[in-house]
Amino acid sequence: MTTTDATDATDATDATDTVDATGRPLLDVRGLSVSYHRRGKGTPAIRDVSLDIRPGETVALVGESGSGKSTLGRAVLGLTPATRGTILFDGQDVTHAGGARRRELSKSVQAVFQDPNGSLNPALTVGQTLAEPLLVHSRDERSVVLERIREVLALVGLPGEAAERYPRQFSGGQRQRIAIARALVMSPRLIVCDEPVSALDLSVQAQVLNLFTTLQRETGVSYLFISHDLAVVRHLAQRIVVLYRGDVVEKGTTEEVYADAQHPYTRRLLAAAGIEGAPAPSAR
Ligand SMILES: Nc1ncnc2c1ncn2[C@@H]1O[C@H](COP(=O)(O)OP(=O)(O)OP(=O)(O)O)[C@@H](O)[C@H]1O
Repeated sequence: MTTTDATDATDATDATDTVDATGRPLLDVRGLSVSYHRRGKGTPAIRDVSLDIRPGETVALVGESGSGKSTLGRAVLGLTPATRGTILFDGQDVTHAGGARRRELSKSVQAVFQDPNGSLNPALTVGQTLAEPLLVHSRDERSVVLERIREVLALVGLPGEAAERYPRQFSGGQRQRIAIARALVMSPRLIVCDEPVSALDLSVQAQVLNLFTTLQRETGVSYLFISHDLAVVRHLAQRIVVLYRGDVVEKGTTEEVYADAQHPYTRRLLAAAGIEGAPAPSAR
């Protein structure tokens, strides 16, 4: 079925077959601004940002360092408070969700960051790391937990024995697979991926990007995929949102953006990524 999101006129041309039965986006960020306060003064990091992600869809958020990508990702994860605007998840306003509601949400919205070491405790075995969220959120029996651990390890292409080992016994790419397994263990509906391959060697990057695609096909998870590199998101994202100094300067389907970028900043990013056919960079 091909349909469009009737609630957001800006996306009316983005035909997709990934919309759920209600036609409602899974994540709907509307007019979001976030400011950081330093010495009593608020400095905006993102201004009036709107984007939506449908079930099973990948939306890439791209821009140079400091453009506000991580700030938006952290706001979606509830780690940084919004100054203005709303964040709807599955139709519910979660902008200022806290306490039990936030804990509930943390099952559905997970994150994978650039440095897998940040999400892996070196003192715990991989199995203990993967069991943690299951034990926090459910009272499953040990056998059910062990089975789920085996399942997610298989999903990310690691053998069951990996559960007995420690993070230091794995390569960087394997550690990122473990971090992805940890994000997957609660069967989330959305994963915020913040530069998840930037720290990996090029050959390993390709494998991990393929893994993200396979996992989406197998589980129907959506991704907000943050990257400074348009080459990385090309084969992964259905739609692209470009941030420049906290403002959205371009939005479109991946094909539109790669074939016919409208904003000079997007064209510069394309050229920086060595994308063939991108028009020469011009002044801002
Ligand atoms: N905790 C913070 N306190 C104050 N300012 C911050 C904080 N985090 C980010 N900023 C500022 O907000 C702006 C956006 O930063 P952000 O990290 O969101 O950008 P980014 O596009 O993700 O860049 P990078 O890829 O380098 O992380 C920058 O000017 C940054 O200095």
